[in-house]
Amino acid sequence: MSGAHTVVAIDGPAGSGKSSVSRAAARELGFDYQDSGAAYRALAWYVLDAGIDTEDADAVIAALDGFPYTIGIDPDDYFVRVGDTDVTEAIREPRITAVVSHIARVPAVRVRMVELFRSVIAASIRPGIVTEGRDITTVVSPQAQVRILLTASEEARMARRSAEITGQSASDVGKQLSSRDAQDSKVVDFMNAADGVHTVDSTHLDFDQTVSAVVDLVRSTVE
Ligand SMILES: Nc1ncnc2c1ncn2[C@@H]1O[C@H](COP(=O)(O)OP(=O)(O)OP(=O)(O)O)[C@@H](O)[C@H]1O
Ligand SMILES: Nc1ccn([C@@H]2O[C@H](COP(=O)(O)O)[C@@H](O)[C@H]2O)c(=O)n1
Repeated sequence: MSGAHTVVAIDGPAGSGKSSVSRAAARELGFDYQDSGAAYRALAWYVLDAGIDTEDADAVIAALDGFPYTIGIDPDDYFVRVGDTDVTEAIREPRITAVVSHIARVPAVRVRMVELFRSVIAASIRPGIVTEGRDITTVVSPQAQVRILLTASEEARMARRSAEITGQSASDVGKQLSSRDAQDSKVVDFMNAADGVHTVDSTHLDFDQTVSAVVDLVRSTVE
């Protein structure tokens, strides 16, 4: 691997494996790992906690100024905090997933988030960082040495997501996943690979094969 700090940008739709695959790939590469969706989710949690309507864009923007967000970027020590509260698990709750797109569609929120993600990338002291989300290959880090669109068929993504969620029917989980993609797609394009972005389609790959595909791509590009 070259001596320069390597930035790996990964985008993709909900349930495509961005967080789990990116974290495992970062671990294997000895890189940091940044989950950008966690910041939008944590802001949604913070806004709900303050009793603010997530559809009130002005109130959400006002909340940004005091948003005390921290994230762990060591893939072996992942956490998300808002102030002193550990929200690592809470931000995955369905009540957050249901409203996070309201927050993410506000342009002023996106501007602040892009600044935040870039500052985390700049602060990374490992040989590289894998950052994943929806607009990392196109907006946050279009100059990243390695840019990947991680995808899988909607059927595969729904099956994987419903396998990890208990207490909700597969059909409800599937509807929520496609509805969130539809809302998020109005704001950024994470369904089509931009010029220079490699597509990794995991529909017919198992988890380890997908991680290997990402790691091999990084090594072959950077070495
Ligand atoms: N290639 C694969 N084969 C089988 N299961 C996979 C594969 N890739 C990921 N998974 C599993 O699919 C599920 C969804 O993955 P993950 O949460 O990483 O997706 P995501 O893209 O980050 O989703 P979201 O955007 O909704 O947060 C997890 O249970 C993960 O272990
Ligand atoms: N770069 C990003 C990352 C995320 N979002 C928004 O956050 C939501 C949660 O993301 P997950 O990856 O944790 O599912 C997602 O649905 C988007 O609304 C984003 O806009 N840009």
